[in-house]
Amino acid sequence: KAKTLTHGAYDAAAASALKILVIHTRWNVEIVSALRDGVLSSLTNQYAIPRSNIDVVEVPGAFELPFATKALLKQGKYDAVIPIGVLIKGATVHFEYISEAATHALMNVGLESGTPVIFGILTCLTEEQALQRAGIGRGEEKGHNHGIDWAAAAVEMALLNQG
Ligand SMILES: O=c1[nH]c(NC[C@H](O)[C@H](O)[C@H](O)CO)c([N+](=O)[O-])c(=O)[nH]1
Repeated sequence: KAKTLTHGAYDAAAASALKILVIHTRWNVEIVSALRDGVLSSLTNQYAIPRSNIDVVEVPGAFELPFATKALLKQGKYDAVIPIGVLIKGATVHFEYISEAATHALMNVGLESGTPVIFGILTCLTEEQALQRAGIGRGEEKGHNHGIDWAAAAVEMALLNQG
């Protein structure tokens, strides 16, 4: 049984056979790209999931993530989905509405579909906060790429869902 820092013992062979869908937005693209790369490098390096087992799809913004997740899950070939988006309050006129709506909708798509949907939307008050949570902070402190944690959650929930 393999072990990682992010969760306990798990079946490494089953993990490396998982099919993962990553959906990311085009808003705040520098931050979203770093998060996507964190997810991909964690899935392929930490969990040895072949890059060919991972589909990556783009959507305009966070508001589109639930619809795209639901639509693509209908293909029925994924063990988990990681939607990625970034909402920055300072730069988003309807920050609360989009983040509230997208959060609840993503939760519901996961519950209704029976496929784990990870919450990969950063809702930050400032751009620096978002940069830090993508591991690309502009100051001395680069921060921690939350994409790594989202990949770990996707693997753990996909294996849990397989029973
Ligand atoms: O992903 C984001 N979408 C944003 N808006 C677009 C929205 O998600 C939809 O794509 C758009 O409203 C079209 O439906 C943002 N802002 O408004 O600032 C944002 O910060 N992040």
